[in-house]
Amino acid sequence: MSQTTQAASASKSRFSVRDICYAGLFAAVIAVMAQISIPMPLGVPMTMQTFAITLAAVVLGSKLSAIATLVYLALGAVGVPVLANFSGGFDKFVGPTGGFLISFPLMAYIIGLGVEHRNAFKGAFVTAVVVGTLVNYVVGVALFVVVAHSTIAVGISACVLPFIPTAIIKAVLACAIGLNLRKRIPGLKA
Ligand SMILES: O=C(O)CCCC[C@@H]1SC[C@@H]2NC(=O)N[C@@H]21
Repeated sequence: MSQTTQAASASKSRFSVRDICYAGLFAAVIAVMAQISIPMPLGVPMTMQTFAITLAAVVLGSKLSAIATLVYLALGAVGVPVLANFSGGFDKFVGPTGGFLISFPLMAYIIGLGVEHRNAFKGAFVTAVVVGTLVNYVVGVALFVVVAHSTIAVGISACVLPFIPTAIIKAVLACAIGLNLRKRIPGLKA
């Protein structure tokens, strides 16, 4: 391949090697944070996954954080014990917490869009964090209700109510730390 062709294909490539390393690094961060997990009576554990996913989204932005999250889920799907409580395997995706898992990339993408367009209008960033988090909970409840053959009320009791206070704390912390990190990490737009 000539140098001109190589330069042209490099400039067309969406992600640099550095971007791919950041995505891998954040996939690892999510895997570690997933192990900070407290079992809950109705079967959905309290975990730090959403903290790590929000952090990844704020630091990396929409596309790269969605990729980091997809890499994390792919590892989990093939059986690497990166999901909550050192679990893994495809069956987790069709289990009671599968809805949370499958919505993680979309959650990351929405929050990442919010950080990229945070100056578009007042409240853009907060709106994206709220919408991304809501998507996570709506899909989480929906799959729980189907898999556990429960009512929506039981789904909300298992998947939403116990997590509201910590969800707010995790989101605020992840956004504060993430916005700070974003300014300091080379190659990321402040
Ligand atoms: O099995 C898994 O690895 C997924 C667990 C999902 C836990 C969800 S994520 C949103 C909500 N907040 C929590 O702390 N736990 C639940």
